[in-house]
Amino acid sequence: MAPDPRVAKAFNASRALGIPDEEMKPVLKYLLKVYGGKWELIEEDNYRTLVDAYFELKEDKETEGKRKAPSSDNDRERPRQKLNSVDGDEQVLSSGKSRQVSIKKDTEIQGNSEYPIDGPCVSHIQREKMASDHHQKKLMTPKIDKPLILMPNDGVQNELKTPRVEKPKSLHGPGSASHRVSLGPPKESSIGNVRVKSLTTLYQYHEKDDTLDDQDTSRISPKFLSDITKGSENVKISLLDETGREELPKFNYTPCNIIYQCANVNISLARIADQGCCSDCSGDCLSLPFPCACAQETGGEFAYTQQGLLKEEFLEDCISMKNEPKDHHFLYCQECPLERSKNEIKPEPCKGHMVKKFIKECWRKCGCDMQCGNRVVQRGLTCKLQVFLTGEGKGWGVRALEELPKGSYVCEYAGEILTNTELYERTVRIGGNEKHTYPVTLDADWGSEGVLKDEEALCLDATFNGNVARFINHRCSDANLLDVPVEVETPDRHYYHLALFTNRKVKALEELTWDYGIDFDDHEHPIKAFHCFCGSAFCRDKKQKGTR
Ligand SMILES: C[S@@+](CC[C@H](N)C(=O)[O-])C[C@H]1O[C@@H](n2cnc3c(N)ncnc32)[C@H](O)[C@@H]1O
Repeated sequence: MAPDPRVAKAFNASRALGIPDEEMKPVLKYLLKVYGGKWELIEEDNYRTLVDAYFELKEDKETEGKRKAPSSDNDRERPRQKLNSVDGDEQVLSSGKSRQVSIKKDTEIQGNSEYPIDGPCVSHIQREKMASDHHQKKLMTPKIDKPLILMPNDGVQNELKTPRVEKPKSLHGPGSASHRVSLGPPKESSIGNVRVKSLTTLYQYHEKDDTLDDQDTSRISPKFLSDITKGSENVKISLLDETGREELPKFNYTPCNIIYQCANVNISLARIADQGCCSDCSGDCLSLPFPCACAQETGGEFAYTQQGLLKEEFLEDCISMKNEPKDHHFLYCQECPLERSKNEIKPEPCKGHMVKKFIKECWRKCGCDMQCGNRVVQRGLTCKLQVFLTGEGKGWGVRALEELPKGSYVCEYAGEILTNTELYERTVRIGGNEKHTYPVTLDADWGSEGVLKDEEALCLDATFNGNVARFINHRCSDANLLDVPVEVETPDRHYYHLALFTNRKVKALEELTWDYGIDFDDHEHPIKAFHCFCGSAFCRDKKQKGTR
């Protein structure tokens, strides 16, 4: 059969980077499957996604290989199922640790192939991470020359990557000696807890003349980090700055919340009442004929489907509460901690806090497995995400590298747990010098009790310690993510997890956004609102509306 011209072109591009066809073939099949046969997504930017995927999967395989060094003949069989193993009939390409896609080895790649996409499946990895571990780590990425690649300082020599097929860009950038591409030995140095490798050994492929050029200084090499999580999540999260010009974000990646100092987060088994858990359950609570006690919070029905998605009905209720808030959707504090932080002596009356529907997940006192369908947020990330430079005045943003069905769990907003007063003090201290990542108030239950003590009025700040959610930008009203409060380890509603789910189907490479609920007219708020560039027709930032 004559080779598909689109396949041939893809191989041409990758061959120019020294990647053999037989290594690129399974990656191409994999991407076609993930993108539902949409070639445009693969061809975009001169096959950038394809080349990225190749290097990522290669690195995954190498890391996996090092972790599971074969010790017996039986073990030696296993690597046959991985990428680049060309002997087996089937190859399993893993996109993250929790999803696997099987691909028949010798299937011809068809230009218009439509592959089914696996739904999110269950990760078997239990996340038990001590917050204190993360407290010790240093902030990542101090100032460094570019272009460069950062590698975890784990003693494993990562391969240099992302010699991208670059179209000449109008960006003439620094165009300085530091951007020259030469064939000299790699220069390496250590900064903080990451090793830095200069990209001076990278070849650049010039489309115009099909040659490898070691002299051209007019191009800017993109910056690419293969995993900003430093291995702390179930899946890697890459970072890409196509311009190569942006300073890398300075923060410490922490996959879960961590108490800063004074917050009162009381996690103890004794506080979970017997009727508030399902100690008699076993296996998967979702497969029970009658939902267990943990479903009581959500009206006797679990909020998740067997596929790990948020149920349509639950999602629609949350969306309508957010879009059409009615009077009974608000609670008012006797004395509002937010107002108290603005004026302690004479706080203004509470402006109201939106009531939200909570999810309660099974937890330690429950008898079910870690794979129970009512444990989604606590098992951590499963979606393939990338932090990228938006280029729209919003700085970094997050996008999905695969299509996400409606109701998919994306991530939680993780950061330091601060009291409102601590947040206020921090804001005053750092003033306008530091870009703030906009903290989140955990106020879904404020107003339901008496006067909240300061150490019970909490918020999450991901400025210095946070997870991938710290890069998710705001969009007024029609964002594609929805925040849902999730009770996991404490029945106490002062503290909960803030989980982000897709509120509709999200296309691969679409930016993920979330409505922070900012009141752009509240000039008294301790954190000054930014000028919104969300681009939504429903943008609430009136100043921006005028200028757009
Ligand atoms: C949670 S962070 C998001 C990541 C951020 N863009 C970055 O580069 O680190 C929130 C900050 O991003 C910026 N931002 C988020 N959404 C925005 C929007 N719609 N318009 C303008 N800036 C936005 C603001 O500076 C805001 O304080």
